[in-house]
Amino acid sequence: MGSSGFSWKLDDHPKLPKGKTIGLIVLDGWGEAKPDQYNCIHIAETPTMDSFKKTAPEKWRLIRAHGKAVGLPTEDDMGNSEVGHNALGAGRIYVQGAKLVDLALASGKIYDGEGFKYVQQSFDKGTLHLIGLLSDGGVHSRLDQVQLLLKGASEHGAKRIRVHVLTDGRDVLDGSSVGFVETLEGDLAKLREKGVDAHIASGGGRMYVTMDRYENDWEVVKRGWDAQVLGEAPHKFQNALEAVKKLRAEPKAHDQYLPPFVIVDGNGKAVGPIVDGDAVVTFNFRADRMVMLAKAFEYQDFYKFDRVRFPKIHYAGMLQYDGELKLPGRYLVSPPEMERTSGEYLVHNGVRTFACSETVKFGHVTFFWNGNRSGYFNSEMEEYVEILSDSGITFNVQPKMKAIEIAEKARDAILSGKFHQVRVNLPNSDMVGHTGDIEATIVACKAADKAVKMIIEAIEQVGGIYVVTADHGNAEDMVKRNKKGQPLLDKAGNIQILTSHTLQPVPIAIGGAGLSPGVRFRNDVPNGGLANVAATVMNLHGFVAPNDYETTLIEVFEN
Ligand SMILES: O=C(O)[C@H](O)COP(=O)(O)O
Ligand SMILES: [Mn+2]
Ligand SMILES: [Mn+2]
Repeated sequence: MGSSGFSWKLDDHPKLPKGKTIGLIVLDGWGEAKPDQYNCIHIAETPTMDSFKKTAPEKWRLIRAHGKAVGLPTEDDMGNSEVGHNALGAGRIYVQGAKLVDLALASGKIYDGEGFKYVQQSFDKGTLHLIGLLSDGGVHSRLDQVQLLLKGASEHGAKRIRVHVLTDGRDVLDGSSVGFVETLEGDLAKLREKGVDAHIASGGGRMYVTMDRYENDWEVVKRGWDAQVLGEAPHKFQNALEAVKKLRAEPKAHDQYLPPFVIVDGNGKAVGPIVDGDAVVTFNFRADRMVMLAKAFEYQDFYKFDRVRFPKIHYAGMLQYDGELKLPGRYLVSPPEMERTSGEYLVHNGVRTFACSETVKFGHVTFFWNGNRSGYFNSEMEEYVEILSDSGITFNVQPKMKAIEIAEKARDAILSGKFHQVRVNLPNSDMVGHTGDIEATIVACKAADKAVKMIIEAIEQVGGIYVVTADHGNAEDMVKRNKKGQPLLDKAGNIQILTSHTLQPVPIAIGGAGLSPGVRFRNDVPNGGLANVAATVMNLHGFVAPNDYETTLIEVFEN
């Protein structure tokens, strides 16, 4: 112990050895649900994942991956990658962005903070622009928070407000964008009655406009920039509701992929481009799909696309999206401060780590895993490898994605003998599940299972240990259900496809030639969740987890 009483040194586990190679596999969007025709994991051939439960049931269990178990406001909140990987890596349950924003809005403290005061400086002469995902999905943003912010901002001096909406259909049902825009229009009309000049200024589908992540495709951000900042888009409408309805009427249109549009006045002039002296707030609380836009707004030197104009604005994020890069510099609510994550402890205790995924999930097993922190803790002890994702496609077109490439990298890292922990995220069941394409999602689940097999075979070859789990559900249920669990039909009698995550628990399996005999899941942690995994993995590396970590899921049974 140092003089402060704190030490990075972890105690030795009394029974478990050090030095084993652990393959830590996170299947993205792989939950456990009743077997039926909408459960793609059940329908797909997944012999490896099936074998865990069948052959070693004492080393397989379910853990909670939604709601309060991952720091979300209520038990009705589905899990997501950010909170899931945070919990997996940090080993504790942090109150997450969604809840922190709720609290700041409810207490009114949001308006006393430096971030709001900064944007408020523009209210006298400039326009307040709000940009973000318009839905009640609760993964990246929430409509009720936007409504409160609109009201609060106008009460705190905003006289001219423009909202730039991104339609969802990914965390919520496809087609729901129309209702959300209607609700927002109603709120803006009420503000106008009070003398606030408030309108929707632009829009587009989240996956095609603005909300790219991990720099997979800057064109997505550019399309948003052109509409939001420059007031230019291929589609022009005088009214946002009409825009969304018309664009949705196109063949194969989906909320998440709607093309960009701007709202124009009677003379065809955009009603709300962003200009010098304006204020901008990006109202998503989640980081991954807002940090690229934050860079475009903040970086003086910026070469990812031609911004044409770089307006001098007062910009704040709902939260700070990257604590290391300090992006954005101003924010309305402070993000959860995650510290002493398992990754940081393990490098201090000599555990060499390799982490890998493809671009669309790369930050999940690095940035989110490490408590929303970019980069290495110790570059001599860690290696993070990103495999480039395909860009410009929806992943139902390529449901196998880069699963095999990820597994090959993991296999090579395991066989190299250089690492004690080889951690991957396999994105297929989630990324393809979000497209709502059932056939493709079945192919995706099969591909992920094959990748698991490859990694496990390498682990067996080196006498290591595997831990296979998931961050939340998705592909195990592809239909919206009523309270009784029956599929819901739309007006035309078709089933309502569920593109979002679920409230389902996820499996965790442990095994491998290196697993000490007698290791099994305890039965006194019935409510175990993702946050219990870190202590479990630390044990398997031969250490006892810090006292304030959620308890381990395993015990060593001796006859
Ligand atoms: O950003 C997304 O793709 C979805 O809103 C949530 O999916 P994820 O939490 O699995 O990334
Ligand atoms: Mn995920
Ligand atoms: Mn997802």
